[in-house]
Amino acid sequence: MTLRIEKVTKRLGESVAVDNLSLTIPEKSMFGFLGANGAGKTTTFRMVLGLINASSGSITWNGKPIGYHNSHEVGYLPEERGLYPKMKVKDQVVYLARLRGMEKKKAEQELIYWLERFNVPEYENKRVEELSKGNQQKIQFIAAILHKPSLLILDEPFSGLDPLNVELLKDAVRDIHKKGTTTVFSSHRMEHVEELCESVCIVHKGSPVVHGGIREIKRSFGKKNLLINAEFDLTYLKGFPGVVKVKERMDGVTLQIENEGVSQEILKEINAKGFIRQFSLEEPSLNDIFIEKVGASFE
Ligand SMILES: Nc1ncnc2c1ncn2[C@@H]1O[C@H](COP(=O)(O)OP(=O)(O)OP(=O)(O)O)[C@@H](O)[C@H]1O
Repeated sequence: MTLRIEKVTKRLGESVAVDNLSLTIPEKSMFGFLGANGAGKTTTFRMVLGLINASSGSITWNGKPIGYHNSHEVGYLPEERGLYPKMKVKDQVVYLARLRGMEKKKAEQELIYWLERFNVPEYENKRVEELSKGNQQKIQFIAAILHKPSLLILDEPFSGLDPLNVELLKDAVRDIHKKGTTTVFSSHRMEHVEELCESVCIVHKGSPVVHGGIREIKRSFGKKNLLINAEFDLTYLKGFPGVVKVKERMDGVTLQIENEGVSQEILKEINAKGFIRQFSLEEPSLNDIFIEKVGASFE
């Protein structure tokens, strides 16, 4: 049950949205698909789902392209939310679940479970247009997972949700993944990706620039972050050998350094200058890696 994307290219008009992309996403993994705006994530998802055709290359789930015969194995939360505004939540979600082969009674039971879990049991008989955007998103998430797909594709699942709802959705994604669902999601929020994913791919202009396990990616990046909080000014360390970047924080500075050895030299340098409240060496964040590899900052 592997998702295999092989040498896939998609031309859209004049531009190449996806450029010779190859990726293998193993069964039961939680995979983050990242990239700047316009990098080709949504286009890739749409090709995986068979909603649009690749210009060249092949995409298979469990050895077969996704189409009519196996679409019930897949759940998809699209980036553009697409529920019928006039339809009641229950009618809509149950209808979609039945299209994916679920029995009506079972779908109704599962819907009640999820509405309660998401703290919105009262929405069952409301029309979608009566719900806020964030709550519509929770309903659309329920619609994507109710039939228990074996492959779940979530395009920006956390965008537009308040912090409490982000946590609710993250827990749900984690639980669904633990039950054996291969989960692929895109997000611009690197902290969510670090928290949830084992592996990631960062695409830039349609091709991967980083691909692999998060731990290995961080290790091979080499550079580290050094967090210092002291009672004296530290910004002069900008020119210190081995310091790549200095970011000021309310409570000190974060230095991006070339390697661990540089932190020893910095400690020697500042040791006698005054009281040091914090001096800690950390792995680079996925955000640091993204910014360097893609050269863009986040929304
Ligand atoms: N229908 C279309 N016609 C022409 N070009 C398109 C079309 N749809 C997308 N593109 C182009 O394809 C590229 C990839 O777009 P895509 O929506 O896949 O990016 P994305 O990574 O999902 O971006 P975002 O993070 O902003 O959602 C972009 O350059 C975009 O302008």
